[in-house]
Amino acid sequence: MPFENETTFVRMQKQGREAEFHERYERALEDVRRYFGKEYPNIVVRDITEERKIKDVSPIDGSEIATFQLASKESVGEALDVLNRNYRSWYWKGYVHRAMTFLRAAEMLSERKFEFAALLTYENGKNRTEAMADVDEGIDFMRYYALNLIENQGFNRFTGRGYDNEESMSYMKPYGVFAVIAPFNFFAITVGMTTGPLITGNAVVLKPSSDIPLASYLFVRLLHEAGVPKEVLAFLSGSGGVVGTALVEDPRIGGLVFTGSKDVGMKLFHKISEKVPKPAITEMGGKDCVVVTNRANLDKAVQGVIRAAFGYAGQKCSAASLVFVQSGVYDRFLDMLVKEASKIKPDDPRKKETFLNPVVNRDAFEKYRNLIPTLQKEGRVLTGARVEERPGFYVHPTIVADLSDDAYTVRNELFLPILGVLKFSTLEEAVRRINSLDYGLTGGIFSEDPEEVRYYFENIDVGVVYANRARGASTGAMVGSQPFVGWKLSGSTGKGTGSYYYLQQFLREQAVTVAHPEDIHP
Ligand SMILES: NC(=O)c1ccc[n+]([C@@H]2O[C@H](COP(=O)([O-])OP(=O)(O)OC[C@H]3O[C@@H](n4cnc5c(N)ncnc54)[C@H](O)[C@@H]3O)[C@@H](O)[C@H]2O)c1
Ligand SMILES: N[C@@H](CCC=O)C(=O)O
Repeated sequence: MPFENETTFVRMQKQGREAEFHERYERALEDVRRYFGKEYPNIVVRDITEERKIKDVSPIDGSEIATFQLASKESVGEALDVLNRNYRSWYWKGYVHRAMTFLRAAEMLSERKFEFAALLTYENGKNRTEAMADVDEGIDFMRYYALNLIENQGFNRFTGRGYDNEESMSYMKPYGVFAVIAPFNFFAITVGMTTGPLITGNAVVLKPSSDIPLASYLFVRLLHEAGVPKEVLAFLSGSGGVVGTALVEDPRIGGLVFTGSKDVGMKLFHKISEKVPKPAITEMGGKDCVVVTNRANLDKAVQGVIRAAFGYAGQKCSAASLVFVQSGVYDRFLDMLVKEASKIKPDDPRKKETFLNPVVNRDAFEKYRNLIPTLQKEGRVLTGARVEERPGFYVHPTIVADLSDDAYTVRNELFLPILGVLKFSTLEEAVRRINSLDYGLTGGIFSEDPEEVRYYFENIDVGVVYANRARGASTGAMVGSQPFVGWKLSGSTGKGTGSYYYLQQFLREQAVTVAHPEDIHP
């Protein structure tokens, strides 16, 4: 079975079924309301109700969607006990069984994709095409990893005969229990990070983002229905500080897979190996730069930058955060860019025509508002830098030009719809300045000169790079084709998600040798 990306919207559009896409999504917007106004438990085999609660709030209008539990240290302890007792029997079911379980789960998610997409719109504010692309990516992760595991026979290999009477195997075995700590911005990341350790025979405690607990909870229930035993998959919603810290400090934890900001990621990375070395896959932030040279097709560049900077309100780790523009086209490109950006208004993501959604929560909204004086001080604000005074968290796309390399706006990940513009003279200089940033996640170049593109690819210290990509200058990696990997402060492993190498990180090698009587191999 060859791997194929789900790409729901594009497929339905090509098949002339765009109207059906919109109808089904709009029906789902109504249908998922049946989940609202309820309280959901934590799950450690049984359902657990905790003393303290958290609220799931919609960025669309600030309304409460549901109530979740704030997990206690006792629940963390209970989860680690149960999961440690059970992960071996899950591993010994074999890689084919585990892969088939996840292929089944992928089918189940595919059947319910409109429901999950609509839920994401309510929970993290994605518009319909972004929300569906996110669910599609989750389905892709499960299928890609299942096929990767089968194709590589669980990564087990016969390693030969060191001596004539010996036979050896290299087995790839699980570490035990992985803590999965997930971000708000991609449901697919929760899916991928949960699938990686489980499909390789580990157990998982999932600590979801408090901004998308409902989609995460329903996903865990879906996995249980698909055949992942409850004894190897626990769900603990709660505060990152409490649950995350309790998990990584516990000697019973086997490893960590985290996606989120670099401050939290680096802290957990150090913490988990304080006493014993343990695998820590930490995917972290980005400060993603796009280069526009004098040889660029400016129409393509404007489209690619706008989509990458303001798609999902700049809340993708791959979002174009800075654009470096060569002096010969600087003024013209800026005029074109600002003209396009000024047409974009933030609005309710449930509406068909909405491109720019609200930011995810009040903290993000306040962060944007508090940044406005800094933007005005550090550069020339060409558009935006204003918020909407209405329920929900609506802010305008912002472009700030003429920034210097040491500006706060340039050196820090903002994770908001704010794009900084810098001028450069030579491509060598632009690449050097980009390489001086702490992060190295994604990036792009617009140039019709193959030599310039070659120079950029050969010299840029960034994990995921694109040339002339109007559909997203630095965003929109497809599982399988574009492994998603951060260099430098953007990631701790140098291996990508949706990549051939991803699963091996959840496994440790065991060399197993049987010695036969000497005369069996004369
Ligand atoms: N490199 C990638 O592939 C990638 C992908 C998506 C997002 N990101 C990054 O994620 C960030 C945005 O996501 P976010 O706002 O959810 O990130 P975040 O760091 O605030 O939170 C991530 C997770 O960590 C938990 N957490 C928070 N504080 C904690 C603590 N002290 N101890 C343990 N856990 C804690 C949170 O509850 C959440 O589940 C951005 O920096 C973005 O660039 C990176
Ligand atoms: N994989 C996504 C980004 C994920 C992080 O937020 C992209 O390629 O745009």
